[in-house]
Amino acid sequence: MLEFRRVTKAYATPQGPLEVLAGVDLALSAGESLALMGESGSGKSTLLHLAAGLDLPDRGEVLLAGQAISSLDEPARAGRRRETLGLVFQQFHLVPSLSVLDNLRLQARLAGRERPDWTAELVERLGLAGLERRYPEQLSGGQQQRLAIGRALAPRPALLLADEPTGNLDEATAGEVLDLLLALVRDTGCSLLMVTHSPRVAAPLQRCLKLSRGRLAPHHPSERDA
Ligand SMILES: Nc1ncnc2c1ncn2[C@@H]1O[C@H](COP(=O)(O)OP(=O)(O)OP(=O)(O)O)[C@@H](O)[C@H]1O
Repeated sequence: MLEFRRVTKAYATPQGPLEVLAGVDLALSAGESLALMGESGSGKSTLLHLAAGLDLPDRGEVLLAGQAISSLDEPARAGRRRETLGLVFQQFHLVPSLSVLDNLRLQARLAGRERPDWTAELVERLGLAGLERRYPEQLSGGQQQRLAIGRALAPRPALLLADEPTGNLDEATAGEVLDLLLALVRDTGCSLLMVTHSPRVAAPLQRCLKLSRGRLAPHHPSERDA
């Protein structure tokens, strides 16, 4: 579903190039869930942006659903993103001028893959029934993130990329939102790559890798990570 082959990435800084990924290999299969941990600044968001084709590697290849997105131009990468990916970030990135229902439909419409029965099921499962005509600012933080998750999953993407999706929520709400996200991922059969600092968030996922000094290694999430 997602593959990194010897991916390197460095940023130019006033002190010279900062190497963030130093030949990263990664393979995520269809339906697999993977947590990506690592110290602040270790390059987790960089890796996620490369996976989404939002940024390009300096060397190596990123393959999404078997296709090397890193060798496509931006319009082609954007098309591939729409067809294959859902994205959820710590900030919800909802469209303030659109209603709850229109936010929920947005990605599916852009991808030409709106399914009214699935949209209706999402409204119920996200706990947004009765709130469809509200605007994002009229929702709680947990409701906004549930909406962002629903928007990402409405087109039934093959892969969900999530960057600290519960990082902005209090502990109880974070737990509920995470349970919902995992249940929807399981039921839709999509693959999941989730960046998190939290061992509790990483624990229910099938696999965990830690990024350190530009490389990935298998990791067992534990309270020592917190
Ligand atoms: N556009 C950029 N230009 C220069 N340096 C950058 C740029 N983006 C990120 N960096 C640096 O690259 C390193 C990795 O950043 P990244 O955001 O990927 O880390 P992270 O593991 O996601 O961090 P956090 O957990 O704090 O969000 C950091 O040292 C950061 O300062």
